[in-house]
Amino acid sequence: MGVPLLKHLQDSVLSGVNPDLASERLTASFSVEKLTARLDGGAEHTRMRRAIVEAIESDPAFSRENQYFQSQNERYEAAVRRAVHLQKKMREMGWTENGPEIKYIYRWLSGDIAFLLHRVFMRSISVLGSDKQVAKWIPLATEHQIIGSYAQTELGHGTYLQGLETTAVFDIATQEFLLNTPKISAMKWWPGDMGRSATHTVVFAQLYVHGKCYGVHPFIVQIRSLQDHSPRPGVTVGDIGPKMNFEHTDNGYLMLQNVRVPRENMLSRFCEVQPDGTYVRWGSQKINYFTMTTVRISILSDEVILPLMKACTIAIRYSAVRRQSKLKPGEQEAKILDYQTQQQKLLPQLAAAYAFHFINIYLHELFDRGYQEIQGRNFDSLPELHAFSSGFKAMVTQYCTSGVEICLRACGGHGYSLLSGLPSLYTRVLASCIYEGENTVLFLQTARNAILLLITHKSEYETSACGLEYLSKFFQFSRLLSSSAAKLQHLIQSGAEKHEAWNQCTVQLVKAAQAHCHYITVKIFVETVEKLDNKAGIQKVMKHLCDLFALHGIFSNAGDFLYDGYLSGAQMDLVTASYLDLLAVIRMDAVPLVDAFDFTDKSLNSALGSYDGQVYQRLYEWAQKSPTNQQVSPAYGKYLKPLLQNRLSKL
Ligand SMILES: CCCCCCC/C=C/C(=O)SCCNC(=O)CCNC(=O)[C@H](O)C(C)(C)COP(=O)(O)OP(=O)(O)OC[C@H]1O[C@@H](n2cnc3c(N)ncnc32)[C@H](O)[C@@H]1OP(=O)(O)O
Ligand SMILES: Cc1cc2nc3c(=O)[nH]c(=O)nc-3n(C[C@H](O)[C@H](O)[C@H](O)COP(=O)(O)OP(=O)(O)OC[C@H]3O[C@@H](n4cnc5c(N)ncnc54)[C@H](O)[C@@H]3O)c2cc1C
Repeated sequence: MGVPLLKHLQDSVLSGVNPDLASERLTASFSVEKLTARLDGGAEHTRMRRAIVEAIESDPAFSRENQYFQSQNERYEAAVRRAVHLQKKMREMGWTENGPEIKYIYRWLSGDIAFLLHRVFMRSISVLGSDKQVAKWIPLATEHQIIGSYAQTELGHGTYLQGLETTAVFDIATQEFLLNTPKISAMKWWPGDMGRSATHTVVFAQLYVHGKCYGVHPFIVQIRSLQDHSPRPGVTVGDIGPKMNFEHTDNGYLMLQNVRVPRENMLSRFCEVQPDGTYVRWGSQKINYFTMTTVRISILSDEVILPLMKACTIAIRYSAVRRQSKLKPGEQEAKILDYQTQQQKLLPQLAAAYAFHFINIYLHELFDRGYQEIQGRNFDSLPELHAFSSGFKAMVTQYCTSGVEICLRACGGHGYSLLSGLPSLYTRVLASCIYEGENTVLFLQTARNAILLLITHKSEYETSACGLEYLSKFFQFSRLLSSSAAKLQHLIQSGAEKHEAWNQCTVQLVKAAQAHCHYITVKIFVETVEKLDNKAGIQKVMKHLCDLFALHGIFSNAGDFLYDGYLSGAQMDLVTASYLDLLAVIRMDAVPLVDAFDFTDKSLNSALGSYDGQVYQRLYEWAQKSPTNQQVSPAYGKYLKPLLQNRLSKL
């Protein structure tokens, strides 16, 4: 080790950094600061992000210090307090809802602030509301003069939207809609911010005019008084109770009994009921599902990819300071990061975190192009937007959830402690596999789109951005899809009804959709890496991660690639050898690669993942803060003391 490196190590250790972690930062093959800037989109963005993080973290109102010891009610109250304080902070700092700062604010606060569904409420109005409705409701919501929610899911239906039972009947005499949840299964159940916070909500209900059903449409409904927050007449509303996580959000239930709203309250950018009861629609009726499409893309960054980045940071830093067992007899216990199995657990998750960061940029670019067309009432891209948003939401949430769990389990017992931060990340990201569309049904939407194109051989799809232009090239997807299509057609030609034939192909179709999305992710990652400049060693280390992500996909699905000889056994041996060799190479950059995510200790909120690696001291210090260590347990006086004294008397 040269003198400068030795001095850097000494300085780090003197500043309190665990020497096992400090030494990992001496050999980075790239500039961490420059990679951070690349992830942020430039050094100026990094500066702004850091300034906003500093402004938030220096404000005690946003502290998460005792979060792991709080009850559901305490977590909810803290989340509301932060949301209300944020409005004051934004005014003080000159930050605005549409300003460049907002994404950094919610990136830091995500998972700990209330009114996330208030933002989805606003998005629904912005996307589906007429200009007049936007002008009326968005200012009220922006100023928090009303608090919104998004009420679509019912006790009896979440996936099958055509089966929703809430009704909205047009009353031509009063120019109103009469809303009802006619039976218990029609009760709205799950809407976030509804349990205790919301004053208004967008209710999705089956529209009836002159006795005819026009399908599911969105209606703005006031559910609580703006004077005393009491439920409005005909409204029964409350909280659905404890959940696996999401204590920062009060998911609620809602029953409606003859609740009347003005005709103007049906969101009518793309469809409306005129005063004489005439129903008019521009474009697909499925446009009323468009909020979900936008949220499926918008949640990926802060609600899904960020938890994986944080979990990788915690688990890799911990693996650099945790020494356990002897790798080489006679030497000190090894860092667990030096075990090949630990590398094979963690480094593919790190590669995925980088891959999804870049695919997220690509998805937003695709989505923005399609959304502009739709705003101009050109609905041609709607099916493709739906197909790719469904598939990628399902794939990224599934992969990140699995990845966070692997990181948790790779930290042994300390990973299971809430103080590690990993259980909260896991139970939070797990929800993303369910909300905004349960993953299986969304994969099937992607597969359905592909099958329709395959069967109709639509050539124009060959060239589309997320289309099937590689179908003839990309093996795994094309084989799975082609065999499913062939099976589908064979079953139908053999007399099976279409729905039954479809059902019998769905397992393979889900696999095909997963392969399709995985391939696109590899493709985008490769194209992104090719465009990187190699100043500061960034392109080289990103190439390693890209290769590892691709090889991990083949290594983990070897059967599909060996199937019908796409890869020979000898070639699979080469894949395995390259894959394992890469683990050892990337291991040397593992800590600098997570340092580049640039999480502060406060944003990680983890006793295992802090920058200084002083894990044991922090675990013990944080455990002392537990209320259970602040008082004699009541159980002693009531139960233990009598028990022990009873036993004592018999000794
Ligand atoms: C900051 C935010 C923090 C996040 C916190 C969490 C917030 C969570 C909120 C929620 O969970 S809100 C509720 C979310 N619910 C869902 O996502 C419901 C999932 N189900 C569906 O989307 C649909 O039911 C379905 C699974 C897609 C099936 O659709 P449908 O019931 O209509 O039947 P199909 O016959 O399959 O489809 C008919 C037709 O419509 C097309 N289509 C379906 N959905 C869309 C869409 N979103 N956009 C455009 N087109 C759509 C579908 O492709 C079919 O088209 P054709 O093939 O008939 O042309
Ligand atoms: C944390 C959280 C927050 C939420 N927030 C909101 C909110 O703010 N607003 C709101 O409206 N909703 C919200 N939801 C509800 C969420 O959108 C639904 O739970 C989700 O859409 C799944 O529907 P479901 O619960 O009815 O599950 P189901 O659809 O009953 O799914 C159960 C199982 O059935 C399978 N299945 C269902 N249909 C099919 C099919 N056609 N083919 C094959 N398999 C099928 C599924 O794959 C799954 O395995 C939230 C949920 C959670 C967990």
